[in-house]
Formats: sequence, structure tokens, C-alpha cells
Amino acid sequence: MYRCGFLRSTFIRNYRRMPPKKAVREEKLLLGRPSNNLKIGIVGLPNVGKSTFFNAITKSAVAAENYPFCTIDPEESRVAVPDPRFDWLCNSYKPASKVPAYLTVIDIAGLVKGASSGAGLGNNFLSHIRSVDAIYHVVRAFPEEDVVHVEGEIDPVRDLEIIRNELRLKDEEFLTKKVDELSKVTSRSGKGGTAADKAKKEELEIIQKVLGFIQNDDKDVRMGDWSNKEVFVINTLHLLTAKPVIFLVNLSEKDFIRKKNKWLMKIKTWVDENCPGDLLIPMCSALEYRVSILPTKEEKEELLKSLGTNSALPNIIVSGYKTLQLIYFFTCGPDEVRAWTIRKSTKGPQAAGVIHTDLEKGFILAEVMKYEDLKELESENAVKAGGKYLQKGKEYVVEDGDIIYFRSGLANKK
Ligand SMILES: Nc1ncnc2c1ncn2[C@@H]1O[C@H](COP(=O)(O)OP(=O)(O)OP(=O)(O)O)[C@@H](O)[C@H]1O
Ligand SMILES: [Mg+2]
Repeated sequence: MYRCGFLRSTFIRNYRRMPPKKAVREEKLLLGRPSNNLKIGIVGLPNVGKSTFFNAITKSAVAAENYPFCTIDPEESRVAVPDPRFDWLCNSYKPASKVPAYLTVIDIAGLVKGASSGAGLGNNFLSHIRSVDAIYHVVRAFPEEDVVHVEGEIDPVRDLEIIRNELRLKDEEFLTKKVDELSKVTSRSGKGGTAADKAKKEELEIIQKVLGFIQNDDKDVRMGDWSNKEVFVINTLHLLTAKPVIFLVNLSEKDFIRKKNKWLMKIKTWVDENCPGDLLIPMCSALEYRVSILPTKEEKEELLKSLGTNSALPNIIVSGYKTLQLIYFFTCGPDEVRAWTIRKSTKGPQAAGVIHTDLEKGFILAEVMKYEDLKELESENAVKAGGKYLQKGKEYVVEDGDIIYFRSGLANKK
């Protein structure tokens, strides 16, 4: 009895002293392609100002005329992501070369009602959307009568519904086919079966669940709270409604400047009800284009100032970049200040691999400065003296804006 009691109390004492069991926290998998070369596509009905917006944002000159289906083949261009931190670093290091982060934007043909069953440019168009990683959904809320509307009168909420339905119908069609295919395969293997058969059954169950989410819950796939296993399967499907969306409301110049528009509240309500959490940004394609073709920064600023407004583009670009779950770290030196794009949750070695594969293979550690520390202390030496020059190992998850020097057994690059 005594011994038992002793053992029990010793056990309890030791047990209490034992460090708490580490909660095994599974990292949440992100929806979408695990790549740092991601693209955002401009989607909407024909003639709503997509190419005008594309030209303004990327300083391109693709055809943007007043007739539906002016755009047929997708156009791709890159746009620098504005960032005061990058500007400050360039000012501070005065490097020979400056390379900011870039967002890749693709102008896609207009989509009409029935596209999922072949109307307009139909399936061709939808395959262009399938190849992008996020969507700028441009919706027309400018009244100009001489700009043709494919549906007759202006009704942004109806237009939002048309696009959403077409994307959903395409996903439904794709998922239904997948369910049929997998059902045949799994029914052949019967009960039990090999590990591969079990995996197929699990995949089938997940795909059925996703299909039910669209059909029964009436929701886009990106709105779901999916487990890692489910995300893994969803990511193999490239579903249109799984892609993150930013809604861009294309206003008339007058409405954009006075920040008023009779449809804006209704559009916001629709977005909040149907896609809660998705961003909505009012803009004016025509004005942005007018500003973008002015030759100097001063002239652009002058025009915006005279109209009493600001460009919506910086916010649209930064938001587009963020919605792709992209971040960047910097490498800084007298030769080059450069932003390197990585996906959120990337660890040190893989981030080093974006610069050079040797840096990843021979990764020893990452020397990290936080931008705020460098800005406050003004020099690398002061950051080091202040004990804020951090050494991070293989498990370090790189944070947006980190300034990094990678040490590698195979190569060294700043
Ligand atoms: N905010 C705006 N206010 C007034 N007119 C606009 C606005 N935005 C675009 N437009 C005009 O709308 C017309 C169609 O624009 P654009 O070609 O950019 O549309 P689109 O969506 O690319 O069309 P498509 O799908 O046919 O390629 C152009 O004449 C353009 O000048
Ligand atoms: Mg166009």
C-alpha cells in the first residue's frame, strides 16, 4: 500500500513536472498551386473595361475598343508591386540594380451567359481562366450609353450572378465527370482492395463532398473550410471557383471621383452574402488609363490632384499579390536590392532555392534582419550591434519583408 502510494505520488509529481505534450500543429495547406510563379486573370462580361484596366495596370497597349469580344487571345504582362519598404532599401543601399516584386496579370476574353455550354468563346475562354491562380472580377457600374452592354441595360448584380453561375456550372460539370470516372474505378475494386483502391475511394468521397458544397450549399469552393486532405485533392482539380477573387467595380469617372454610385451598395451586399471575405475595390478603368498614358510621374500626380482623387491601382496590385498568398523577402547590397517572391509559409532552404538551387542544397542558415529594425537603426552594423541580426535554421518560416543573407556550403549569395 505504502509503496503503491509512494509510486503514485512520485508519478504524479514527475508527471506534473513533465513538459506539456507538444501539440502537433499541422500546418494548414493553402488552396492553389504551390508555386511562386502565380498569375492573376481579369474576368468579366464582354465590354466591361477589362482590357482598358489591363492597359492601365500594366502600361500595355492591347486593343480595348467599344465592342464585345474585342479580346480573344489572352495577353500577359507583369506589373511591379509598389512597396515603400523597397523604395527605402534602394535609397539606403543605392544599388546598381533594383528589382522589385512583380505581379503577373492576364487579360482574358469576355464571358457570356451560357459559356459553360459553349456560348460566346465558351470552353476556350474557360480554359484560360483555369490556367490562372486568382481572378480580378471586373463588373461594370458605369452608365455610358454608347458603350454596348451584352445584356442590354446595366445591372451589375445580374452580371455578377452570370459570371458566378458560369464558373460554378463548369466546376459542376467537371466534378460530375470525375465522380462518374472514380465511381467506375472504385466499384470494380469492390470491398477492401489495395491501398491504391482505398486512396481512390477517399478521393471519390472528397470530390463528392466538394460537388455537394457547390450544388447543395450553393457556395463557391474557396468559401469552404477544407481539411488538408481535402485541399490536397482540390488542388489537383484546378477548379474555377476555388480561385481567390477580388471584385473590381468599374465606375464612371464622375462616380469614382465623388465616391458615389447607385449600384455600389447592392454590389457590396451581394458580395457579402455570396462570397463573404472577398475584397471589393471601386475603380475607374477609363481614368486609370488616361493617367497611365501620361509620360511623367509629375503629370500623373498633377492630373489626379486636379481631379481631387487618387489612383486605385496601387491597392489593386498589392491586394492581387496578397490574394495569391505571395510574399517576398529582400536581398540587399551595393550591387542589387531585390525582392524575391515566395509563397506564404515557405521555409528558409526553399526560399534560398528561389535565388539558386545550390543555396537550397547547401543551406546552412539564413541571416535575417527585420526591415523595421534596419529602418530604425539605419545600418546593418547597428542592427548587428543591437543583437537583432538573427540566425535562422532550416525550419525558419520566412516572413514578408525579411532581409536575408543565406549561408550555404555550396555557394554564397546575398
Ligand atoms: N469606367 C469607364 N467609363 C466609361 N467607359 C469605359 C470605362 N471603362 C471602359 N470603358 C470603355 O468601354 C469600352 C470597352 O472596354 P474594354 O475593351 O476595355 O472592355 P473589355 O471588357 O476588355 O471587352 P472585351 O471583353 O470585348 O475584350 C471601351 O470603349 C472603353 O473605353
Ligand atoms: Mg478586352
